[in-house]
Amino acid sequence: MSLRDLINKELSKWMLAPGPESDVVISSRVRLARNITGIPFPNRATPEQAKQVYNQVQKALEDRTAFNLKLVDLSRLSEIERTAMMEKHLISPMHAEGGQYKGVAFSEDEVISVMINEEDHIRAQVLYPGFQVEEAYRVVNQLDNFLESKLDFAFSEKYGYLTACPTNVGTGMRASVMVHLPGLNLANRIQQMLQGVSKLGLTVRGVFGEGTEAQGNLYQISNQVTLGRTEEEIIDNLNRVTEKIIENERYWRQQLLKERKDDLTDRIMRSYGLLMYAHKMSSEEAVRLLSDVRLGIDLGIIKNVEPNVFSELIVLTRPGYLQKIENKTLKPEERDIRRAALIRKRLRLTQS
Ligand SMILES: Nc1ncnc2c1ncn2[C@@H]1O[C@H](COP(=O)(O)OP(=O)(O)OP(=O)(O)O)[C@@H](O)[C@H]1O
Repeated sequence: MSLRDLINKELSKWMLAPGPESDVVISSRVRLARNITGIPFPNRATPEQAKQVYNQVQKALEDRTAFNLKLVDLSRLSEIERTAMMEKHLISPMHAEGGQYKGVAFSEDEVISVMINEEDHIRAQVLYPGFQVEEAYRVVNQLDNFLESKLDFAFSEKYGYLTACPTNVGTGMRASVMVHLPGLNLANRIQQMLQGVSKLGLTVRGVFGEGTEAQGNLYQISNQVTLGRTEEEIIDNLNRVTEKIIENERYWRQQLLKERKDDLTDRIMRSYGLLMYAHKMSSEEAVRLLSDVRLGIDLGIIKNVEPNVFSELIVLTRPGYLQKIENKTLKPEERDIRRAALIRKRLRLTQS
């Protein structure tokens, strides 16, 4: 299979499409946490109760008039397949651990995914490329209405939707943007910005969500509070803060270009050179260098590479994905060699 075909087959279709403001915002996500009345939350449910949840959601999804979602039972997938699903953000790291009566249903373009028996009975998410939080919310809201017409969700007049973790009670909604902030980092402004963001009721997380580190200057920014605010207020706040972040990031990129153009160009071209010629590469190094190349593309310093290589390669070169492509378990050193080879090939593909 050619590399182009492999990319088209393996990556979510939404990832391959360009999105608004994508020089800073890589993707937008809105997810809802829902539980079925009368059945304990997953951490307290017996296997029989977990099965009931699975079966009820499976039955609801059989009606394909509104949403055509394909359900996969995670216990039928290998560890490599589950990890690869996590690496493209279709399921969370916790769900990727697998287990009985855990599933995920997703749309063909993988914009929509519904996790069954994760932290809550249902975690429904919509992912879009670029800055499109409102669009993601509109779709997840339609999905919620559809699910609610089939299932009886635990809801309190006083608190709103009831969830396994109190931090999600109320709307059960987390809206987030994944932002690429190399300019703020290079200008040593990142800490200041992150502190400002937390004061505005938002949380900053790493690329793979809760408890994960920021890599490659990528940060996930989401709402902290779900109680006492409407969905629209939460989205509005996230949108306003994200607009400010975009403005700041662009400002610092231009400042760097004005004040430290030679140093910046040297750094970007060295990273590009390593990616083009290295024989072995860890995923941590790859993400760091790819972030530099993406900045180089956005600033017009690198001209013949498509911006999309960044988001494509950070997924394809993760340990799970590399092993999925090769269809076998690889030792860390073997992975480093395959990773470097895949990156070289992808970057040359874009030049021709
Ligand atoms: N804007 C985004 N773009 C791409 N992926 C995202 C985005 N926001 C979150 N994700 C992915 O979704 C997964 C879950 O993220 P996270 O743990 O932050 O949220 P959650 O599980 O919905 O929330 P909670 O902590 O309340 O359980 C992670 O793999 C994360 O990378």
